[in-house]
Amino acid sequence: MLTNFFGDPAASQPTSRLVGEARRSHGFFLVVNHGVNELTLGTEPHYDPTSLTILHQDSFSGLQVLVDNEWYSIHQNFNGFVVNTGSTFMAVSNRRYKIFLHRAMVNNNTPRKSLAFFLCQDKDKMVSPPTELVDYNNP
Ligand SMILES: O=C(O)CCC(=O)C(=O)O
Ligand SMILES: [Fe+2]
Repeated sequence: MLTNFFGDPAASQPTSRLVGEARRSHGFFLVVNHGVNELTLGTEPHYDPTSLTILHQDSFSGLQVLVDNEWYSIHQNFNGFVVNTGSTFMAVSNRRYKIFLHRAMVNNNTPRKSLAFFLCQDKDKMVSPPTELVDYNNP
């Protein structure tokens, strides 16, 4: 399916339609950048509010993560996915899993497509860590 999606535009139409339906019902989104100014950000620096984000990037890796005040590029692998923890996951794990500020960079030479799936809790549900993860040192 991903090969269709990232290949010839005509061949990718049925796949694009399925991705559109999935986006509407499950919260997928797709970012496509063509011919934009090199200073344009694909997405501004942010933390994900999700539990988990599962991301696929095509040939151009624009995803960067901020560690110790420096931006690091995440190597892209067409056959792989980036799994990112979000703030809900940090809350449920009582901060055992951290979240990182990240952004997606684009430039005007290389088209970039990314496909993200956001795993989120129901909006009206409260999340809290299990009691096993709460103690004196981790209140
Ligand atoms: O790759 C993108 O365009 C957005 C990536 C992102 O923000 C994420 O994976 O959480
Ligand atoms: Fe994100």
